[in-house]
Amino acid sequence: MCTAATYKTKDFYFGRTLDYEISYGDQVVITPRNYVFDLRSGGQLKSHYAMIGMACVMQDYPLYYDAVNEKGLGIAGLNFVGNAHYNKPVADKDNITQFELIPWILGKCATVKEARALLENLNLTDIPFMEKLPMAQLHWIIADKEACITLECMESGMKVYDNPVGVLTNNPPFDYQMFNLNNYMHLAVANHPNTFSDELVLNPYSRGMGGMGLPGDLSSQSRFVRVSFVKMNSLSGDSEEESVSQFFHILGSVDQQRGCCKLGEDKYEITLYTSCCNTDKGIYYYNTYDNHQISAVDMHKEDLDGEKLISYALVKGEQFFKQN
Ligand SMILES: C[C@H](CCC(=O)NCCS(=O)(=O)O)[C@H]1CC[C@H]2[C@@H]3CC[C@@H]4C[C@H](O)CC[C@]4(C)[C@H]3C[C@H](O)[C@]12C
Repeated sequence: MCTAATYKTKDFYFGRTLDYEISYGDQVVITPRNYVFDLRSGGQLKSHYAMIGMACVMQDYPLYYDAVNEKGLGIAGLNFVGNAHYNKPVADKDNITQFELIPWILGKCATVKEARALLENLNLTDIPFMEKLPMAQLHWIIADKEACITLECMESGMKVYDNPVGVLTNNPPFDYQMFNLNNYMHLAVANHPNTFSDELVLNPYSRGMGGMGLPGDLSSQSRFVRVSFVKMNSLSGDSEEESVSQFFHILGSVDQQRGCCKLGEDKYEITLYTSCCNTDKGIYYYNTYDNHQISAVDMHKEDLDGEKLISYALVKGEQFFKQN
């Protein structure tokens, strides 16, 4: 399971949690403008926009999970197991395999509007990166400061939805997730008066009772509702510190603690990392399950005209600030 969210203050922020039981060797990876992507169905992507995000690098190739480009466009891939459906290559379409989607969109598009236009001719294909690496089954959230969309390729075809909440989790398909929010329209951030019955004296004995009924479990449908409620009602100052801090609090509402989501004997899903990218400044902030301190990598401190990937290993282990 994973959760992605967007947040706007003075700048625009885009990030996600990645929940899983094992790490693939995640790193913060910057792809400069002149790194050449050899596309699987032919052609190359070179002289593209630079991008920064979380990826594992295999055979000198950045397999991005989420990334943002220098123009402020962001995209994240989240599990969509059982619903994702990729195709065989066909003539007269842009045949892009699933692991190429993030660099292809971020390399070419400056905005969601441009991404939408590019998607019109997309045929998302099922060519694996390597035989031994099982193909991820994903759907994607694509956002900039003006707009947000969800991309789902299913057996019934490719769907591009407007995403007015700016969040994404996993199953079920996005239209179901949005419809399900109808069930929670009574939720409020302030306490309600008693509408249960005039004949009973019922008291709001605690703060926060307007949100009673907000699902608290870790299922993807419940996380979608919870993070939507938290995000839509979130307030913060608009400085960098206040915005980034608030963003981590939003995704903190769907954090997964070790022990609470059992997958098998001694196997538990946890939030491996949480990211928050300032898409205007190209700064990628993250923390990990074992290191709550926020670390940051700024793409503009690197030579973005280069040809080689630039990788930063994640900072590991809690960093205690000892006050005495
Ligand atoms: C595991 C993650 C989703 C986490 C999640 O949601 N876990 C809950 C399961 S559930 O929702 O409860 O079912 C996903 C998200 C992005 C993925 C990578 C995308 C690039 C590349 C694509 C290739 O094809 C395969 C290898 C590859 C490195 C992928 C590995 C893995 O698949 C990643 C990390």
